[in-house]
Amino acid sequence: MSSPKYVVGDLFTAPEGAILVHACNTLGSWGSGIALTFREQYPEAFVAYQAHCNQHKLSESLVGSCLIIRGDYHDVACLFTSRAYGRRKDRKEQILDATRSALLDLNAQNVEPRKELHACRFNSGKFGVPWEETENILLDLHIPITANTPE
Ligand SMILES: Nc1ncnc2c1ncn2[C@@H]1O[C@H](COP(=O)(O)OP(=O)(O)OC[C@H]2O[C@H](OP(=O)(O)O)[C@H](O)[C@@H]2O)[C@@H](O)[C@H]1O
Repeated sequence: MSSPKYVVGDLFTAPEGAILVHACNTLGSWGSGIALTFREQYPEAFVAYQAHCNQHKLSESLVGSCLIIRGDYHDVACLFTSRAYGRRKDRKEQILDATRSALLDLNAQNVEPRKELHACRFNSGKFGVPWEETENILLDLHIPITANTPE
């Protein structure tokens, strides 16, 4: 059984070739939290994420899916775990359902040669879901992932 491996430090120091995983809303905003750092570090990934959201605007197809954006050094995986953000974010149960489905989508897209997955403790900040509840889904799905805890 593969359980998340934990490392302390900045997610962006993950090795070259890794896929960096974080949680996103479907409205095309990386306005705060680690998403804002993604926007600053990988502005081209933000443009791709926003275009993808605009393309699927008002459809229900994004929530529970995963968009992998290829990059030169890191790829970025956007797990669409909530429709909206802030006070309009989805309820915890909806976020957890979408997380399960988005992780399955990520896993299905990460085919040979499989890349290493490195994540923040997604959902546990702005989305307000205790990390242990997201971690339980990772354990259940046996998805090998390295989770970064900030110092
Ligand atoms: N450099 C770093 N390395 C490693 N870990 C780092 C780190 N920086 C922060 N963390 C940790 O990363 C976890 C997630 O915490 P976050 O609050 O960011 O994300 P979340 O997944 O709960 O929520 C997503 C919504 O937040 C955004 O903001 P907007 O909606 O745009 O306003 C999005 O767009 C979504 O919608 C927390 O454990 C932080 O300690």
